[in-house]
Amino acid sequence: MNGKKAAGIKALDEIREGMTIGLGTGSTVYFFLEALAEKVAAGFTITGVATSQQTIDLAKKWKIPMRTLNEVSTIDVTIDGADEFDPQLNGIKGGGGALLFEKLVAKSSKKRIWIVDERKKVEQLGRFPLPVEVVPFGWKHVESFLVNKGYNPKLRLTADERPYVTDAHHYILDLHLQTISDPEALANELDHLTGVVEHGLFLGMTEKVLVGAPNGTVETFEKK
Ligand SMILES: O=C[C@H](O)[C@H](O)[C@H](O)COP(=O)(O)O
Repeated sequence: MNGKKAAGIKALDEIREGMTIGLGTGSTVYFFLEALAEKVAAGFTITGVATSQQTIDLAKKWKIPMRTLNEVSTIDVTIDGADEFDPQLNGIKGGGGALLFEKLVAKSSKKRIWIVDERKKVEQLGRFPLPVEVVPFGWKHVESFLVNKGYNPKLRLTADERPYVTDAHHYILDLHLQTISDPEALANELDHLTGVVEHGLFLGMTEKVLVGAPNGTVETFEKK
């Protein structure tokens, strides 16, 4: 057992028959989907709404019934991963490039739960590079603006050194900040920057974080 798997399996406790479930993205969500698929195969009825092509592919492979976000009016609970979370349960997401669809699904959800391993717990956000999704048109000008602000952006590249392209056909500039002293102010600034589609600061966007340890135990952090 590793921490990610422990948290992924524990998230099953949050699921009830008949629910519409937001399905996050990443290596921790993988374990949740695997466990959910076993329940579905045994006759448990749910509907999933995926946050990425990667998750659609897994759900199809494991025969989890799916709808698109437009096909549902609301989502009962979303189970997603995170790259960092702090004591206020604010977080950074998008290490896997899925931040835009993840934020759309999260905002349509009645309840949001993150599943992570212990390495994701931090006192202050920012050690993990903050993903900023930008339109390809003129992206170098957005990059220059971010350089001038001292935000240290790096264009995300694929293994063969091409720009990484998101499911929505955008690029990602990862901001290497080390610490984010005022996440609200930074989120507000990025929200208003032309050319930026979305950023990976998820503030006040989860009610519960399940943190898995290598020994298989899971600690729960809930919003106060
Ligand atoms: O874009 C990807 C997502 O935000 C992931 O949920 C996040 O990067 C955590 O991924 P993992 O569970 O693989 O560490």
